[in-house]
Amino acid sequence: MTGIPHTYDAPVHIAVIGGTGIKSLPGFTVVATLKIDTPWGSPSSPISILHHNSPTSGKPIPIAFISRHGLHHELAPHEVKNQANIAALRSIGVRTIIAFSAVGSLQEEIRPRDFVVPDQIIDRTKGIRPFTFFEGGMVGHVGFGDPFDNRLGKIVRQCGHSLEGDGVRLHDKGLLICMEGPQFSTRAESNLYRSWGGSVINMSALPEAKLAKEAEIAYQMICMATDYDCWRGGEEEQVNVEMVMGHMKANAENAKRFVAAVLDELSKEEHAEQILAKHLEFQMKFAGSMTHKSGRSKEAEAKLKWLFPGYFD
Ligand SMILES: CSC[C@H]1O[C@H](OP(=O)(O)O)[C@H](O)[C@@H]1O
Ligand SMILES: Nc1ncnc2[nH]cnc12
Repeated sequence: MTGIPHTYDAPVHIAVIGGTGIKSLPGFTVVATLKIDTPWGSPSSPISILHHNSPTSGKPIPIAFISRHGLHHELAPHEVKNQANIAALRSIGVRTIIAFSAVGSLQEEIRPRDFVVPDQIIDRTKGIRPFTFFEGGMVGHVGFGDPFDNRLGKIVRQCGHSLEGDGVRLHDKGLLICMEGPQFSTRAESNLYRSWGGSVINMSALPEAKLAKEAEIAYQMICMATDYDCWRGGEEEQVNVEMVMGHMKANAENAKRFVAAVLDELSKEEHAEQILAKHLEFQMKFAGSMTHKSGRSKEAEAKLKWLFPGYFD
């Protein structure tokens, strides 16, 4: 990437995390590529800073973009650098994340290529992924009753609805099952999740959403259904990578239009407070201060001070 600077001087408040089939956001001007080292290592990919013109002020708004599985999809779901991704984004000023995910549908009415803006998650990961910033000598607990940010979700849903009828079908709510993978589910598991009321299934929402919550970042995932997992039909209908990639590719234009519509909306001045997630600011200053200074491990304290400058002095 010759000629593109590796620094960007202004804070960046909005980020997009791209998933399967979305390794970049074409149509936006790349103004910088950042390689950020965090106490949790390097992110899944360099962070691209894109310029997006605000529809109201006409001014360029910077957007950060990370490719969750790496630039070449080399990271399996359990290998995604979730802590580094979220820490690096927070360090450049990000307080709003729109995350994109290819999901299996657990309900007949959610058809392949439909979009779902989920409002709940059930954790079926197996505890093998690093899932918190608060460990190793500093304890913190954050509420996770609403895993997605309700205010951001409302904006995302409105944008999705504005595209409806134009090749976009949107389901306003949904229970997302996040499984461990990388193997897909057994039919018994798929039916179990359906009996729990699951709408869609992926392998990526967690711990991404938990870490975003700990980092005081408003987070909403946009899901696109690519298959009916394995609960419906015969063997030939079962999910496979070809099926997922086929639907992702065929509907990539709509996925990118959806993301662009959300970025357009978030770039309006009326959302200035929202994109800074002012309603979440300072919650970890208290929630992360459980461990008395005298009992903190120096290493944990140093890492958390990097993530939250001024919180734990
Ligand atoms: C390629 S199918 C399984 C894979 O697809 C989803 O990826 P992402 O959420 O990053 O779009 C799912 O979570 C799995 O990682
Ligand atoms: N059926 C499925 N299960 C888990 N993750 C997926 N991503 C896309 N389809 C999926």
